[in-house]
Amino acid sequence: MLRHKVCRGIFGISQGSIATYSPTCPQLLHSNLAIKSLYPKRSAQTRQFSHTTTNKMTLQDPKGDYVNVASLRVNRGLYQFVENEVAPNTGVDVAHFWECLSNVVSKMAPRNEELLKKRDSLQKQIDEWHLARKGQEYDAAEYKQYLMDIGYLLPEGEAFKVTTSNVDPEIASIAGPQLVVPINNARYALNACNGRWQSLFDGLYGTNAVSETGGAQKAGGFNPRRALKVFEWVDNLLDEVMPLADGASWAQTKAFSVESEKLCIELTDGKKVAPKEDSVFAGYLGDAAKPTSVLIKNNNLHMELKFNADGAVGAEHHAHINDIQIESAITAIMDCEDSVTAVDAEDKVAVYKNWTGLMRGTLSASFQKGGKTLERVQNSDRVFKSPGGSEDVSLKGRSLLLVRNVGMHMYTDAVTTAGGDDIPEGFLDAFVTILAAIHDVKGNGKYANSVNGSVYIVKPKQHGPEEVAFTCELFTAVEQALDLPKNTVKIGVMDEERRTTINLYECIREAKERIVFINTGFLDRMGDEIHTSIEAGPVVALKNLRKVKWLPAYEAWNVDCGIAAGLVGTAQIGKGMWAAPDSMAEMLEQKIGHLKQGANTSWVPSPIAASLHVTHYHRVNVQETQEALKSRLRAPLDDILTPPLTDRADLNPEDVQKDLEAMAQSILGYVVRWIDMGVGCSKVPDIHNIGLMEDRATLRISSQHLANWLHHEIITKDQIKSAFEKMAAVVDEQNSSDPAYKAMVGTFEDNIAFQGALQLVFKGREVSNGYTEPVLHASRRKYKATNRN
Ligand SMILES: CC(=O)SCCNC(=O)CCNC(=O)[C@H](O)C(C)(C)COP(=O)(O)OP(=O)(O)OC[C@H]1O[C@@H](n2cnc3c(N)ncnc32)[C@H](O)[C@@H]1OP(=O)(O)O
Ligand SMILES: O=CC(=O)O
Ligand SMILES: [Mg+2]
Repeated sequence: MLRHKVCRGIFGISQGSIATYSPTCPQLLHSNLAIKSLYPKRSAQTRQFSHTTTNKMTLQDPKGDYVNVASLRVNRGLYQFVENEVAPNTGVDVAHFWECLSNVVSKMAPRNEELLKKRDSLQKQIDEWHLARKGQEYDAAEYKQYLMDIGYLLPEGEAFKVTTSNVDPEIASIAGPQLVVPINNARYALNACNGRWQSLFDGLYGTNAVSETGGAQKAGGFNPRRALKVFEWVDNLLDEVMPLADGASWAQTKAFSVESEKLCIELTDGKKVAPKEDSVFAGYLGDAAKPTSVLIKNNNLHMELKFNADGAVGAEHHAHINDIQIESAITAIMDCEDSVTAVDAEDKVAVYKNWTGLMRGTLSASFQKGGKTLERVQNSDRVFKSPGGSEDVSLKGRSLLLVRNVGMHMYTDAVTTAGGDDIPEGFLDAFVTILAAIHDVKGNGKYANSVNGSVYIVKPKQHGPEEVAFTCELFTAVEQALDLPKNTVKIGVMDEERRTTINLYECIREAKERIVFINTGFLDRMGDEIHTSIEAGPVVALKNLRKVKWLPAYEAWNVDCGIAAGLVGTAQIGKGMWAAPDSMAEMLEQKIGHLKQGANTSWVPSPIAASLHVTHYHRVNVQETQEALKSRLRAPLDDILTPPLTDRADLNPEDVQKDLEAMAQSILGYVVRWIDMGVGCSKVPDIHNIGLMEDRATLRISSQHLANWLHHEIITKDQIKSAFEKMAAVVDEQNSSDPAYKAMVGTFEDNIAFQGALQLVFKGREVSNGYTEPVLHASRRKYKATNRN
């Protein structure tokens, strides 16, 4: 095995990249361009791999084969993929496509670099301000003035409203869950697309949403007692959100029929009632006298009650409802960013392949489950009879798909300039993902994604209005190149960097013709918060991380800016991820808060979570909430600007050690799978064995947290190393049943993942904005290079 044999500098694919991380060259580290320089010109070393999976690498072309086209060098595998799988039937000539990308690179790449340099320069000035005031009381007014003076906090212009057009109803008028999925996993991506409809019974039965007390345990086959609890839960929900006339309860229902275009419900005592509101009844299937399905509707969201007295579940239900299919993931984000590992051309092709497959309706995934081979494809639409029985009611069977491109700080060698420089990866993402979406825009695909002919791109990690304007300029350039009408491409702006938050209204203005969402990506935002104020002092302990002043103010401010800019009725005001995929009871209790705060969508990690979270949108009328918030004063900026710091005396060593170990464990649990297996989003059991979703954003928080404590000498380097070694054993144990997993214990010095995890902390202060990609990408590339066989 070749593993661990290459150079000792843990990041090096080549000597060039080791130099980038040399501790003797810290100025290189604290540069957004460090990510770019991690990918040195390596035309002689670049390898092209097969595209079968991200984990299996077949060396196809040891010379690192590029096609020279326009003024670019395009990885041959990528070139062929675009030519053979993306471009056909789009009306776009391949040579023209690369020519246009080449022009955009020549014209816009220098500004991409300038914008990154500006991030570094502002950070440097903030660092200097804090250093100059070491030991002094924090002066909020002086700080704010300084941020204005250096152009970090910008003045706001006149009031305006967004004018985005051709927005699909899933975004403009249906409030509901937004699912996020790593696009490079076809099985999950298809599942997310089909997550539009889910079984509510399964969601409740299979999770902790319904307690196991009173003999209602999950284990050991179908449990009728548990089923009764599920029915009770659903009856209570329906009583609340779609009440029946005459004070009747859904718990009393016995049989359903359709009479004179209305739903007629027979109760257990023989009485007949209808829903209180006629509009609840939306359609049915089967005979009017004894439908097989009844479609009900509330707050623009549907549920299909499916009857079968002979079904295992239906036999137990008081009205023989065998299942309830609930409209769940109204939109889904296909993620090319923080939940995937895509470190080279091979990985990028895998990412683009799945998105193209979804846009063409050809994606399929075959996998083993429950001893069977299953084949998953996109679902068709659902068709019902109208209440009168004479017409069809057709409902989308799939979530509206958005695609998250990478941020501006990423560079790729999948395409380089003629001189061998890596190009901004976001440029490539925009060109390829939009080209693929033309299949949908032109109606070539098997299914319609956007019925209004829009392409939805989520842009992460932008810092302030200038960068948003830059992205919009990029989208305009792609539209022109691909002959798409102006503003076909819509933008979702992640509000996840501090400079975007505090200038959010101006960010929205820059995108006012194409914006379709703002979303509080509070995980990245927390990482950026810690990094930005690293010189100000030690950050609070873990238990207080969410109790800090800036966080609720940021959440409220985002809603306030969105409402003020006229997003209501046009775009989403979204809230962040529920990062505990197995804790559904807790999610049901807490995530309704997002709607009450004025959000019309919020992120969920799985289709099951979507099926439960959607019940919140049945309970809360978001339009009314947003209307009521229109008159509120904007949340205080001073609170948002307050750094999340604590007195070092408040950090007692025992608690610090516990936090250190908890963070070491989550970092290692995530990083080892990222580097060794190419898994970009993992469920990692925390110290209490609760599975938590970890992605690059949660990694950014933990690594920045520890980097801050190291910098302020709350913990030492040795202490960190010991904690990581101790926790490596825990992580090894947690993964011991996975045959593909390689243990870290016993290999610390040479283990790329282990060393990478440590460097995320040790270099956390220097790396621009606390991003994790430089270390992750270099480590993964090194792992791939050393484990190729
Ligand atoms: C800060 C941010 O940027 S957040 C955005 C990035 N994060 C994400 O995208 C989170 C996406 N979620 C996930 O990747 C996963 O849910 C994880 C990694 C958290 C957990 O994955 P697992 O441990 O495999 O989940 P688990 O075993 O509980 O469930 C697997 C089943 O759920 C499905 N599933 C889980 N997550 C998703 C998802 N996001 N989309 C679609 N299906 C999903 C799988 O398809 C699988 O079902 P199948 O066997 O029928 O195919
Ligand atoms: O992208 C989401 C986040 O929270 O970060
Ligand atoms: Mg993020």
